[in-house]
Amino acid sequence: MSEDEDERYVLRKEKEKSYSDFVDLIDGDEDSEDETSDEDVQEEIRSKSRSSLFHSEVKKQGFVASSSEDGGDDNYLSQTRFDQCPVSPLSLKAIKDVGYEKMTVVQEATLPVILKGKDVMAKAKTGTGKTVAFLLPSIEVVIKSPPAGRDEKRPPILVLVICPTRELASQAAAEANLLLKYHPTIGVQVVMGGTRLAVEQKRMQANPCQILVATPGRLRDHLENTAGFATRLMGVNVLVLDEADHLLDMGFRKDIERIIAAVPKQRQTLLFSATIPEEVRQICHIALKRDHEFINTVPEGSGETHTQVRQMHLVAPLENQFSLLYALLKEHISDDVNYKVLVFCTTAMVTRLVADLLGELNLNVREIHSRKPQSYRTRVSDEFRKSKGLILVTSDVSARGVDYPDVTLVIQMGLPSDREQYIHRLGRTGRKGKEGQGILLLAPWEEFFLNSVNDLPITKAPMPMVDPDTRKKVERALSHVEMKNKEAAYQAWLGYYNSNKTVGRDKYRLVELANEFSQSMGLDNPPAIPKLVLGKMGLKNVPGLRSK
Ligand SMILES: Nc1ncnc2c1ncn2[C@@H]1O[C@H](COP(=O)(O)OP(=O)(O)OP(=O)(O)O)[C@@H](O)[C@H]1O
Repeated sequence: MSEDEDERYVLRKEKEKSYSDFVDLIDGDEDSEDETSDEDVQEEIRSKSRSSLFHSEVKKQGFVASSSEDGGDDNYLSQTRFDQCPVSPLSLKAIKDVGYEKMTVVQEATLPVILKGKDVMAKAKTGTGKTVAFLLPSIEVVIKSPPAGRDEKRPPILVLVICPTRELASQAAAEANLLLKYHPTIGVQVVMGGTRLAVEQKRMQANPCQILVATPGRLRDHLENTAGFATRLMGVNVLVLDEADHLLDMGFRKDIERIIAAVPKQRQTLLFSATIPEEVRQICHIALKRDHEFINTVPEGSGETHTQVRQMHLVAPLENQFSLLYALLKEHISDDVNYKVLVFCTTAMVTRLVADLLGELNLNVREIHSRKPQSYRTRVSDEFRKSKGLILVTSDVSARGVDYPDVTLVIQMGLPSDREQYIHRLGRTGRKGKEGQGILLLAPWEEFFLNSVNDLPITKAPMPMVDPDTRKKVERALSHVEMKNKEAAYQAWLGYYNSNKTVGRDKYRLVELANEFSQSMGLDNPPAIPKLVLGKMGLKNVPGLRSK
């Protein structure tokens, strides 16, 4: 191990340790990076950072590439070092400990604007350090606020960060804790579904925090059921919506509106995401002030994905897909001993089925989805973060924000819910300039999805060889998967595609396709579905369905 590698190893271990210490409460965190600097350029940027023109200069400059020591692409890093920034020396010390030296492009572009107190909507590619970009200036706000009185019963929450998933909330809180290493008086807490409300209530009472990271549903729960919580939220100075476009989706909109109504109008709001579709820009006034700044660090025409990630699609009938998935994985594993693969599936129950199947095929596999208990999700997420030689089969709970280092391949099976979800799932690889690969596996009738991503560099993948032995092996493995899991997968599959605008339009065709899926699991007859469920799906009396 070279000295450099040695140091990185120690830094990583420190990060892992701080993560493990924290894991009882929350989840999160990983890898670090340090860079050498070019003194001349640094001096020039240092003087720019002192001037009020700093931000506009940064914007004009756009991406500045620097050299890479690990063969990765460093376009995500800027030339500005953290120690050139007007933030607390104690935060800088913590940043140094983590191993960050230069700011990423999005951090460099947003920090000066956020420090001025402006509302910001920022778009930056996946895995380029958005979390630190909003946490670092938020911590400054806490530092500058008058400390709460010792006996204050309901000390104000000054910074409220909302994340769409539990994994992401835990991760953001862990990152905040790293930055707060030398700020012992500033506390972070996380509240999220999957843990007992009463436990969180007690924890908040015992350790009142100034920074709260939350998932939307649980935050609402606290607003409605935790004494004094609403009063504490009236202290919010900074509201952050991470994965903002997703939080402003219909699925979360009501919760977010309720949360916005519970925090003061006079506040700073920060919206971050790798994707900000036009519809979201249209409705961002729900959260942002009229004079907010939109900072887009994705250069025009470069697409929203990373050029160092090879993207491919494979179109094959459902009956071949499990064998193809197995062949793809075997090929990848034999190519790369350090393989680390994410397989995204459409629903939790399909995820379980695919994980069962790959397990029967003796692959080293884990699963994460919403039907697993939170303690299990945290444990598996932690294991995958630290491992190599592992496949994680997952639903969309891992689609956004989750920071697993060194993912070598992302496979997406079936229709992603939309273009944005495709980009975020793919973004689990190619983080921090690393290389990666993405394969989208579609059935012929799902090919229409490619139109929505036709500006992205997705090429046709070569069809992997599936010999008769492999096919038999997969069939045998499928026959060992529990029937109840196949039944649940069938029902979930039907539900997912039923709610898809395109596929769900023709119910007769939908049922035919669902039955193809059922056959692909090795079933002769499609499983029966409770009448009530069929009624809710609007599928009563559609031929080809069996009810019970
Ligand atoms: N200045 C920096 N230098 C090196 N590494 C950094 C820096 N800032 C953040 N990182 C690391 O980069 C990784 C990616 O950061 P982060 O998860 O915040 O990305 P993101 O842009 O939020 O991604 P996503 O869009 O997927 O949510 C993390 O491991 C983080 O610790």
